[in-house]
Amino acid sequence: MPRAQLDHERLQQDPVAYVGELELRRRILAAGFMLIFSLAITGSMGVMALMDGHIGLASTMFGIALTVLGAYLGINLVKPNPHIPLAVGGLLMLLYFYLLLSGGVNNTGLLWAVMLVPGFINLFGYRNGALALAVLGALTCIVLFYPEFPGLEAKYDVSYRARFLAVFVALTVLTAILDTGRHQTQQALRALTRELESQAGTDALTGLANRREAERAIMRLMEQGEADATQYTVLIGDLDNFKQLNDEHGHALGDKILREVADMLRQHTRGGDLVARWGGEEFLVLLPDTGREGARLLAEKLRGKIMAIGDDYVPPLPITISFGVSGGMAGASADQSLAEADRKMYVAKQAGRNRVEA
Ligand SMILES: Nc1nc2c(ncn2[C@@H]2O[C@H](COP(=O)(O)OP(=O)(O)OP(=O)(O)O)[C@@H](O)[C@H]2O)c(=O)[nH]1
Repeated sequence: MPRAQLDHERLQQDPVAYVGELELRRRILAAGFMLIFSLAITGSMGVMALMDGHIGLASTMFGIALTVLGAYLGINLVKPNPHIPLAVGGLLMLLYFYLLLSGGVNNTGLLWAVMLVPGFINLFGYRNGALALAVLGALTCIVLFYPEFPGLEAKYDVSYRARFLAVFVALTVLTAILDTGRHQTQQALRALTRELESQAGTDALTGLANRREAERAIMRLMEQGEADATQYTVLIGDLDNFKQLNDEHGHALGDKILREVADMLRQHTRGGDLVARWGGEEFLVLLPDTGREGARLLAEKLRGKIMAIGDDYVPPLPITISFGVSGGMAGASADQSLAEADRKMYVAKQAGRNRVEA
C-alpha cells in the first residue's frame, strides 16, 4: 500500500498516536541525514588521507565510514523506535571524541562539533539536545584546556580553541531557541488533536461515547481479541415509548432523561466496559471478557435502575428500557453480534417492552 494511503489510514484510526509517530519519524529522518553527512565526510577524509600517504589514518577513516554506513542501513531496516536517535547520537559522540583527540585530517576534528549542534537538537529536542551539547562542550573544554590531556594528538592553538568554544555556545543557544518554537507548535498540535479527537468521539448531550467512538472501540476489541480470542457481550437498550414522553412533557425533559439514563449506565458498569449513545434514545454497552449470563444479569440490573429514575418525578414518569443481549468471540467480525443484539431488542419490544431478551 502506498505510504500516503497508509498515513491517511493511520490518521483516521488514531490521530493522537499519529502526531506522536510523525515526531519520531522526523527524529529518525534527522538521524539518517546525520549518518549520511558523517559517511560523506569520513569517506572524503579517508580519500584525503590516502592521497597524503597516511595509510593508517585512511584505513581508520574508511573503517569509520563503513561503521556509519552499517548504522545507516540498520536504522532503515528496523522498525522506527525511540532507541534509534539515542544509538545514532551515541555513535556520533564517540566519533566526535575520536576526531577531537586525533585531529582527523589536518586538525579539523574539532569542527565536527558544529554539525552536532543542529543534529543533537533535532535528535533529542531542544531541552535534552541542549543538555547533551552542554555535556559535550564541557568535555571538550576539559580535553582542550587540561594540560597534556592523555591521548590528545591534535594541535589546536589557543585563539582557535577560544573562538571555537564561543561559536559552539552561541550556535547551541540559537538553535535551541529556534527549536522551542517548533516544540511549542508540536505541543499545541498534540493538544488540539487530542481535544478534537475527544469531541469527535463524544456525544454532546450525554457525554457518552458516540456511535463512531463505539464502532472504533469494537474494532479495537476485535483486533486485540485476535491474539487471545476472548469472549465479549453487547447490550443494546432502547428507551420505551420515548416519543410519547417527549410529546407529553417536552423535548427539554426528554433530553434531561437521556442524560440521567446515561449517568445511570455509566455508574453501574465497570471501567473497562464501554457505554455509548448508539442512536437517539438507544444505548450500547460493550462488555469485554463477559459471558452471556453475566451480561443478562447486568442488563436486568440496569433495567431496574433506569425504571427507578422515573420514581424521582412527581407524578412518577414511566421511564423504561428494552434490552437485547448478544455475544461473540473477540477476533471475529462484530457485525453479527450487533445485528443479533438489535434483533433481540426488538423482540423485547414486541414482547411488551421493559424487558431483557438474551
Ligand atoms: N428529547 C430527545 N428526544 C430524542 C432525542 N433523540 C431521539 N429522540 C426521540 O426519541 C423518540 C423515539 O421514538 P420512536 O422511535 O418512535 O420510539 P419510541 O417512542 O421510544 O417507541 P419504542 O421504541 O417502540 O418503545 C423520537 O420522538 C425522537 O424524537 C434527543 O436527543 N432528545
